Parts: sequence; C-alpha cells; structure tokens
Amino acid sequence: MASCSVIPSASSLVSSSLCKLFTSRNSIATVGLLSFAPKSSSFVLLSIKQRAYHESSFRVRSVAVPVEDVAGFDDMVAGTQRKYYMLGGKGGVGKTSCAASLAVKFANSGHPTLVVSTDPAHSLSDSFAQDLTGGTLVPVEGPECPLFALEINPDKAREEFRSATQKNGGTGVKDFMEGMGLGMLVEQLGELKLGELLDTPPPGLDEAMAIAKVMQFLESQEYSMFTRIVFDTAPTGHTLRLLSLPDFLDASIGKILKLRQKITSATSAIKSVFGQEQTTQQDAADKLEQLRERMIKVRELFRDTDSTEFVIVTIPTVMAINESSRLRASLKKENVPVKKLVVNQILPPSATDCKFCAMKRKDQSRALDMIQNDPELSNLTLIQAPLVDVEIRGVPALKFLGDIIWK
Ligand SMILES: Nc1ncnc2c1ncn2[C@@H]1O[C@H](COP(=O)(O)OP(=O)(O)OP(=O)(O)O)[C@@H](O)[C@H]1O
Repeated sequence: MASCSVIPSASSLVSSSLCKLFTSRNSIATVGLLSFAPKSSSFVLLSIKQRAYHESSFRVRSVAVPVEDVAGFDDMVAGTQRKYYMLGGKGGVGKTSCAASLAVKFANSGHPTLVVSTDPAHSLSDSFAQDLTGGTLVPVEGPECPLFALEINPDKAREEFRSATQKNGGTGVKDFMEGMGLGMLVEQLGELKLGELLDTPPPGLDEAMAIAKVMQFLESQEYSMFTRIVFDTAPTGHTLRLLSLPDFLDASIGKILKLRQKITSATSAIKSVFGQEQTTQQDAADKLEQLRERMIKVRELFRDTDSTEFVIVTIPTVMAINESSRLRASLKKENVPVKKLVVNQILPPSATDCKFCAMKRKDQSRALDMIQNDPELSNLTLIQAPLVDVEIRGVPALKFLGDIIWK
C-alpha cells in the first residue's frame, strides 16, 4: 500500500528540521496528524492526540523540504533604518503565518519588531497562541529581541471616521455639510459622491485608517525602537481598494476643504458673530484635513521603495496564482514595490506516493509552471514553503517555519 508522504515516517525525520516547542511541566500538547485513507479517497484527521508531558519540551514532526530559492533575508535584515514589510494575498493562503514567522525571524536576528494585523478578521492571536487583542501593543513572549504585536480594530477606525464627518451623531451629507458651514451647497455637490463617502465609508477605509494609526504610533518617541514593521494585511480585494482609496479621499476631502476655505474667507465677518459654531466647524475641517494627510502618508508608505516591500503570498493552485498575478499587476500600476512571491503549502517530495498525493503534486507542479510563464510573477524571487503536518501556532513553530521560508 502506498504510504502518504504528508506523514513522514520516523526515519525520514531530519534532526535539523525538528522544532522544539517548549511547554511547561505537565502541560498538555495537542498534535494533529493528517493521514490518508485510500479506500475512502479522502483525507481524514487520523488522530488528535493529547499527550501529557513530564519533560520540559517535545518535538513536532515535520517534513524536510529542500528549499532551493533564497528569500534574500540577508538584505531584509541588513541595516538599522526602519523597514516595512507588507504581506498580502488571497484569503487563507498563509499570510498571517508567513507574516508572524517573518516577525519572529527579525526579532531573533536582533531587530526590535512590531507585527501588525490590519485584516478585519484578525488571526495574529491564533497564530502566536497569545491574546493580542485590545488595539494596543502587546509583547510577544519568546523571541530574543523585543517583538510586539498589534491587532488594529477596524470598527474603531470606522467609528473615528464617522465622528470626524458626522456632527452630533447626525447622519447624511446634509448634516455634515451644515457642520462644515456649507449647508447651502449640498445640492450642487452631487458629483463629489459625498453621500457614499460619508454615509457608507468606502471599502478599504478601515484598512487605510488602521495603517495610518500604526504610523501615528510609530511617530512617537516611545515606539522609535522598532526597526522592522511587518503588516499582515487583509485579503487581496481589501488591498486593492486600499491602494486606490487615498486618491479618492484626497480628491474628495481636498475639494470640500477648498470650498470651505473660499466660503469662510468670503463670509468671515459674518461668521465671527457665531463664535462657537465656527469653532465646531473648524474642528470638523481640522479632522478631515488630518484624515487627508494620514491617507497621503499611507499612500507614500506603500510606494516608498527605500523602506517598504510588499510580499505576495500564494498557494500552488490556479485560482490563487491568477489572483496573485492580478494583485501584482495592480501593485505595479500603483508603483508599490514587490520583489518576492511566497508559494506556501507545497507538498513535500516523496519517494513513495499515494494516489491522492501524486495527483495533488502534479496539480501543484502545473500551478508552479504557471508562475514561470506568468508575465507578472515570473520575474519575482520565488520562495517555496512546504505544507507541514501540524498547524503552525506559537513562537517555536513560527520560528521553525520562518527558518524554512526566510533564508
Ligand atoms: N506551510 C503551512 N503548512 C501547514 N499549515 C499551514 C501552512 N501555512 C499556513 N498554514 C495553516 O493554514 C491556515 C491558514 O493560515 P493563515 O491564517 O496564516 O492564512 P491567512 O492567509 O492569513 O488567512 P486569512 O486570509 O483568513 O487571514 C492556518 O491554520 C495555518 O496554520
């Protein structure tokens, strides 16, 4: 009977690829093993073994895959000037695992590092197996240099926008325009799409606000120690909307503010009579201006080739590769620097293959060929990451994955 290579036999374990997960005395470790049931032709979760350990450590079985491609980690780690890495791609391909493993690797290489999730569906806490929620910087236990994590709450960011654009909890364009002292112009401003902008904040805004918030944090002295910032971004669709958002906001807000300026200067004598109201209007205008400036900073950050790199993460399937190709094309159009493509969850090589694995491997190999022939992807540095047989959770497991991917 063909054996399934996803479960390496004991003899195939290579000592250098063993990962030690440190657990406290008598702790419970859960190890999930994937196996193949030839008769049912499906993967089954063979066993979830709960083991009580008296030792202070245990070993996770893992596959040894030769990684020929080099990620250029020496370049990534060189220098102490601050660098930003944004990891993005299709949903579920392993963005969080790759981002968290990169952050651990940076921290273990001497860089005080911050890893940030701007994905509305956060999974950093799950990935690090620590509670990182709360919207503030939380220290991650384990790495040699300080590693902090931050899960930005997109609802809060959205709320901030609403409060900046809506006066006294009111809704709608009219309230807002009145709040800005522009009530009389509501009818004439249809072409600015203000309704869309103010009532339903544009998609991508929460992500942009989240990134802006991080940059705000980083400007303060308190956070100046971080030399590497790793972003675990939301799936492709959000990223694309995020990229086009600053221009949209810049244009819309810019027009509103210019208009307001004109009217304010023309009627300043009358306005000064309403001292209090003018202050409120000024507050609203200041907040909008601040938002516009932040969005411009986000746009600049994404395009700064000296300090920023966007890393695309994918899996070897036709759908994921097609999406990555479109993402790369959009990033190129927006002048966002991309050099690397991580192809995650590649089946490890095997001398003996079950039918399912053989088919799967063929399929993956076809998908990998697609990358070689894709005009958007073929010139990127290809980093191949294996599918490992346990879920990547916790710092030791992330270190293990990071040492395979980031070389
Ligand atoms: N190389 C790998 N080998 C085995 N499992 C993996 C690997 N990479 C990721 N996984 C697992 O795949 C699942 C999804 O990974 P992850 O959360 O990193 O993806 P994601 O792209 O961030 O997802 P989302 O788009 O939902 O945020 C997780 O259970 C993770 O442990």
